Amino acid sequence: MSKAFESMEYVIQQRREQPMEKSYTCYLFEKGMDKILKKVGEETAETIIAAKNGDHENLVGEINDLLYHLMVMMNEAGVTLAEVEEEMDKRAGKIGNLKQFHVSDHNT
Ligand SMILES: N=c1c2ncn([C@@H]3O[C@H](COP(=O)(O)OP(=O)(O)OP(=O)(O)O)[C@@H](O)[C@H]3O)c2ncn1[C@@H]1O[C@H](COP(=O)(O)O)[C@@H](O)[C@H]1O
Repeated sequence: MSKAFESMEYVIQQRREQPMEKSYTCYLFEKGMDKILKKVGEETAETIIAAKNGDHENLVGEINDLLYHLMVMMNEAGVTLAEVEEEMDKRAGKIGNLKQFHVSDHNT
């Protein structure tokens, strides 16, 4: 995983272990999983809209917001980047993953 993801994982874990005043991550942990998931949903919708609107700079910002909230959710759920990377490595070993393609699926 890239260093940026690893440092974010580290900072998020630090916030869990050593709560800090004015930390947005601590605020999310205090509110709990429902609030975290609500933010993941909101940031997902904002990312979709930014992609649809073709605003590249805004899209990069929204993707950052989404990845951050996703990583807070992973921490709350006990999922590590190492586990995600292991799964990615397994998939990277496969080729030709496209399942049977039907003409009727073309627009779905
Ligand atoms: N990457 C982020 C990051 N991306 C987005 N955000 C925050 O996510 C929030 C999302 O914005 P919104 O306007 O949707 O939310 P809001 O209305 O302010 O909040 P809600 O009341 O809806 O929860 C903003 O407050 C952003 O500041 C982030 N907050 C923190 N980080 C990282 O986490 C680290 C630790 O941050 P703290 O925990 O605040 O010290 C930082 O150094 C960053 O690396």
